Amino acid sequence: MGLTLAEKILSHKAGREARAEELVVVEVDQVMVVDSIAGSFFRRLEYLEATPRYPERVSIVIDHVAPAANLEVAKAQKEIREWGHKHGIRVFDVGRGVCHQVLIEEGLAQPGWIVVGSDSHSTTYGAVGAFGTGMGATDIALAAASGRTWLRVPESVKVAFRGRLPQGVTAKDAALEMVRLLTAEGATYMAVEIHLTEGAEALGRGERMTLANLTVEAGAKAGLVVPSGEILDLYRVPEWLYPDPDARYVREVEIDLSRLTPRVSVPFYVDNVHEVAEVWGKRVDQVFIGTCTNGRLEDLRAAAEVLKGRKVAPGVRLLVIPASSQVLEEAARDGTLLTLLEAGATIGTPGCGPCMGRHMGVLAPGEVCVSTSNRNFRGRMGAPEAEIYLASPRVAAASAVAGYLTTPEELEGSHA
Ligand SMILES: CC(C)[C@H](C(=O)O)[C@@H](O)C(=O)O
Ligand code: SF4
Repeated sequence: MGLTLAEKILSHKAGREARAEELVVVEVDQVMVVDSIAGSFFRRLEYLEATPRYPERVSIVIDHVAPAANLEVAKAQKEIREWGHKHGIRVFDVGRGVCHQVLIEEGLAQPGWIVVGSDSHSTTYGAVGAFGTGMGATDIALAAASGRTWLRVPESVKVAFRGRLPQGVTAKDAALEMVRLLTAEGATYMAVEIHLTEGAEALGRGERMTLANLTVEAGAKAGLVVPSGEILDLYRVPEWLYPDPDARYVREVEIDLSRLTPRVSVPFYVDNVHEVAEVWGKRVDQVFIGTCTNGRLEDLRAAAEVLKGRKVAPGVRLLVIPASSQVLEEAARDGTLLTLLEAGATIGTPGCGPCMGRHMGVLAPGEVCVSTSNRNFRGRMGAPEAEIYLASPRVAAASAVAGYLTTPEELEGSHA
């Protein structure tokens, strides 16, 4: 019986064949720590009387509340900078961007690597064929101190996307459809192994990041996209990395991209996914385009395409937070930013922005937000009585113009 991608990576690192359910101790290629968890991470290391074993394999990103929103956060971020300086640890400071986007841009996730992060969406690194997984502060501190971690080799669910996305349908719609089919707990502690075939290989790195990012919303330990297409041009992919044709999966799911329509995840559960048509007309107060799910240049461009020559509806706030400084720079250079500004968008510092409700863009009771992020839990962006609808940047942009949930195609229709 052949090996899955997760089994391949963990076997390679363990130096022996390791199959689902076995325990392995493996070297970690990169440890990622986010600002909100950094304090607990430092305290754990102090308790262990340890420092990072391989400083170059640790990165700290100040992204969740950046710039600092209050005195407490400012003190915590000061400690991050001082600690990083003292121990020779890379710190990506305010404005550099969302941790997952930054690590990918910096080449700190590579095919076949193991990347552990103090953030649940560390599954995103699977976009480039890395085993990325989120852990708590204690496990992260131990990984930094020892350079290793232990894992139970996960079982794998195979999700095969085939065909090409129709015009106006995006990787976000595909990702939401995947979570709907798997359900919120359907892949708990499993690796979601994503295969792209019959044209789906054309999905680029950013689109693969969106897919791998959402796997954790089905409970996945890791989300691994089998390297193909653009990834083969951008990375050196080791031959041993490919899953075997006779690998064993606990479940196999197929999604035909060519038949997909725009989707929206309806509060308060990510797997409560519907066609936009089913919730069309829902009044909107705020639209948020950004995050590790959909804050890349292609996402901003998709929004700008819809917003060009149009204005955000009166009374609606459109917040656009580029996922990284690189995205912001490129959007400034190619005119995307001006289109967004002319339409009435507010641009924020690259980072997580209002995704987690900790600062800027907090929702008041009764308010409705269309967001390109990955979570719509009750209270996620502020008031428990606020509602978050998750959608693609195109749908988000169209909804900002209309003032209610809609698609760019519907918007065209209403203008005709
Ligand atoms: C702050 C961080 C630990 C958290 C996570 O683990 O995902 C956040 O990024 C989120 O999206 O809810
Ligand atoms: S952008 Fe949102 S989902 Fe992504 S790491 Fe930040 S808070 Fe978490």
